[in-house]
Amino acid sequence: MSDLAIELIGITKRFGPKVAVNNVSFQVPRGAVYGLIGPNGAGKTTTFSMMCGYLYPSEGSLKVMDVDPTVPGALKGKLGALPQDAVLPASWEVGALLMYWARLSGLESPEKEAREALEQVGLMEAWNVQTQALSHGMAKRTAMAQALMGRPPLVLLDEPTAGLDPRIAAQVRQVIRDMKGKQTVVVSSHNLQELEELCDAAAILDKGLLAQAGSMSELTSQGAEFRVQIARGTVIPPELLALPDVTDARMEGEHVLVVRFGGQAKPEEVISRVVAHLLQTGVLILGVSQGRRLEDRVLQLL
Ligand SMILES: Nc1ncnc2c1ncn2[C@@H]1O[C@H](COP(=O)(O)OP(=O)(O)OP(=O)(O)O)[C@@H](O)[C@H]1O
Repeated sequence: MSDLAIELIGITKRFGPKVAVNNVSFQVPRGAVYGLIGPNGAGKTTTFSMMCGYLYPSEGSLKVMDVDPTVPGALKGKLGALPQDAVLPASWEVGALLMYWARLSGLESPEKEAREALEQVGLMEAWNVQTQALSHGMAKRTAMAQALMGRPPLVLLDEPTAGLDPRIAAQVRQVIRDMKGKQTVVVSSHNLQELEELCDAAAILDKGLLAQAGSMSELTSQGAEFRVQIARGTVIPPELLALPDVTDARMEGEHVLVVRFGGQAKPEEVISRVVAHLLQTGVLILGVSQGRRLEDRVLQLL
């Protein structure tokens, strides 16, 4: 069994003349929560659909849980998927619909699986509710329950928190956090703060091309830069450049000092040195944060 849950090598997907995904390669380790990031039309849903076997790549090689997803039935029992804008069939009660899906997936105890998954997404009260009577958020959670039933080793969630109120979105994030290490989860979202908090690693797509893929600490430069929020006093960046391991120091606006440092240096040592220097020169500090926000990196790339 490979250490990778998903491996894309040079994947391209064309719709006629439109190239939706263009020569994309990245790997998702088993047990990781992996983010798929990109603006509207970047190719996230197309990539998801190929991982699920709903769409076939035009070129390249794709392995999902050690199998070729284009082989019918190859992913049965291995994958749960929440498609974007999943539409539930009308006139079904939620419980009956989930049990039906559980039976289709070959799960041994359909009712138990359906109840457990509905409980996981906090929607037990909807067991007897007809699908057309569900609010948008309830329908989304029903579709997510379908993806979670049977605790498949790989779960693909296309915008699982879009349109959910903050309390329910937090609950869905907790469900994802709980799967970490036990199941592999790939999640797409436009909420970059959410992905930064949840994901071990991510791929950033733009206009079908891979802009960057890597661990969250690589994407946010955790080991290469930090920011100091200045309350009062004058920072003289060239003085900081004289400190060991500091490779760059500059002000970002009036109150934020950005310091970059060499690859081998220990972040805590460089941070302590810079802070000590600032305090000695009469600068007062409000806070220090390691790395940059994922949002800043994405905006820089796109
Ligand atoms: N079936 C299709 N036929 C033609 N073009 C398509 C098809 N599906 C997707 N596309 C195009 O491929 C590109 C990528 O679309 P995709 O839905 O994968 O983007 P996305 O990153 O999921 O966007 P969003 O964040 O808006 O959901 C877009 O330009 C889209 O118009």
